[in-house]
Amino acid sequence: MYKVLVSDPISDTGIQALTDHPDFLVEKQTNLTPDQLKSIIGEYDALIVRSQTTVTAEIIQAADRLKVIARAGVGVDNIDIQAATRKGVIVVNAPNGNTIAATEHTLAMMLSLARQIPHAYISMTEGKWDRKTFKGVELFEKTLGVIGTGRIGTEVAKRAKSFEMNILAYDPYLTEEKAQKLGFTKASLDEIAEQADFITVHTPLTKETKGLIDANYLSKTKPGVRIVNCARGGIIDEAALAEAVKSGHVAGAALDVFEHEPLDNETFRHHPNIIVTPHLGASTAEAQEKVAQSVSEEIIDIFTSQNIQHAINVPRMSAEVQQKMKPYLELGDQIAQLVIQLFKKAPDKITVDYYGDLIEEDTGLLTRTLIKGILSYHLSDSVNIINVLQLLKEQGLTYTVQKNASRHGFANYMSLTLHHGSETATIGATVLNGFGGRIVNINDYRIDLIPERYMLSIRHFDVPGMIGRVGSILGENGVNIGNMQVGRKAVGGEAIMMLTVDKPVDNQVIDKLLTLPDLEHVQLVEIKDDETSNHTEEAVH
Ligand SMILES: NC(=O)C1=CN([C@@H]2O[C@H](COP(=O)(O)OP(=O)(O)OC[C@H]3O[C@@H](n4cnc5c(N)ncnc54)[C@H](O)[C@@H]3O)[C@@H](O)[C@H]2O)C=CC1
Ligand SMILES: O=C(O)C(=O)COP(=O)(O)O
Repeated sequence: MYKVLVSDPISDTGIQALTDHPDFLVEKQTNLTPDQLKSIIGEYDALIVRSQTTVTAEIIQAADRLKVIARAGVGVDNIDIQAATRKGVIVVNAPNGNTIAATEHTLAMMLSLARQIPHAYISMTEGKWDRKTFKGVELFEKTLGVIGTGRIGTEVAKRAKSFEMNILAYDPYLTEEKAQKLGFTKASLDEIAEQADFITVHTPLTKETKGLIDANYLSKTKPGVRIVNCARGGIIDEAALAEAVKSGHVAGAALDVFEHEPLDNETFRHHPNIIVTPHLGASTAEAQEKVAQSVSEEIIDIFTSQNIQHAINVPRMSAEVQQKMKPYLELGDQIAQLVIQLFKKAPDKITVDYYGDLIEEDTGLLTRTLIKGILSYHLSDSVNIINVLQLLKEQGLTYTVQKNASRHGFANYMSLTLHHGSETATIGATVLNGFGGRIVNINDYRIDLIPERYMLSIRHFDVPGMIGRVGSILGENGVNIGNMQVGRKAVGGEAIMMLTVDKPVDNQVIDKLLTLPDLEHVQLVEIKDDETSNHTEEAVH
């Protein structure tokens, strides 16, 4: 039974799939203090939040069972993603469910600002009939600057066009083609400042967007501009905005989100040209049901079928690609475990090479799987595909990935090399269509081996009778050989023998093998088929 904690208010109908599921126990505890959350989080496998709960590194550190933090909404700036990644916790969000709600709220705010509807309403509640104070402006033929044309920014701009507004759009990822297709004009931030009558921001809050609209930017805006923020508090510098509204340079601002929530800025609450709502962008019945449904399905998928749809800290793969990559992920895990055991030393560098068909594929997850197989030899269970690159960095190791146009003699080929100073160990492997994974190269010895759980690696000289003598010793000691492969570079020279065996081989048997003349080295290798490597195979799509 997996325990799920819901720490912010979410839709009961939306999470029904989770509450009705026999494998999950859902507990709702809202309004927890950070200390309360920290003291109970250790009991839970998954945590569902909205924007109210701040999931700090300290809370994540205390979350020993936690596998998933699910954000029933878009913004994940209330979650310490780095800490989650380090701890191996998957962070997912529900990016599509509240787009329309936030879009419509933005337009409602823009119209309310243009026509001062909230203030007119307040004056009516005070018994007045004031038709002079509340003269507004029209949106018709005005210029709207949209900063951030992702899901919400795009939908806002599309609807603003129906008011016959001119759209100036800025987003580092906005292409000329998309702008043209949607009837927007691609513009720089400065062009928006110079020309826009209304500016609306729709970016996430990041290091880059914090204070994007600051005193300097505001000083460049057109006098009389109106500004809307239904994205995140902090994208607009609140003190600078308050100053600019006070001076009259900015005619008005409509804000749904704030640097500190709940809002503690009295100027914003009471200024005649500023309208505020308490972070209501996503608060529609429809959006709340959709985001709750999305995170519920995601959590069920992660725990039951290991599919992840909207992970923030795991590489994404479509279901189709995931299916296609499955044999490579399995083989990658096996060769990584093999190479680290053969190398024995801690590597200071890892090189991954992909050839043939693999260069066309998204190999991000495969690379993580290879590195995980290496790191888990020393770090065991603490490493998974989510935290692997971070742990690698913390260990001071570097890795390089090369995609090579040649085929290396196979339709697809991957090679993994560990370096320690000038010493190296390399394993090369391929997936044969319909026949599964094969190890085809160990330190430049050509072989053809189906990896198995227990394998014996033997280094010897290529002399007559060696195979028979090794076989006899193993047979006399009850060790059944599944497969035997010999690789040599030159007749009579050094050679390797790789054997798959049905069970672990005792040290006494290994000592007996070592008494054979011309036999240099024997090593038993175990490839673990652990839960995390299974997870790796299917984790992402
Ligand atoms: N008020 C509310 O209740 C709600 C607020 N939001 C917030 O709205 C914002 C937008 O959400 P979505 O459109 O769903 O996200 P999205 O990820 O689809 O779009 C964000 C866009 O911002 C762009 N961007 C990133 N850095 C930028 C920069 N420096 N300058 C210009 N553009 C930049 C990205 O390229 C992307 O296109 C997020 O901050 C989200 O948290 C979302 C839903 C409800
Ligand atoms: O989805 C988002 O980014 C939001 O800001 C919505 O926040 P909420 O879920 O209403 O606390």
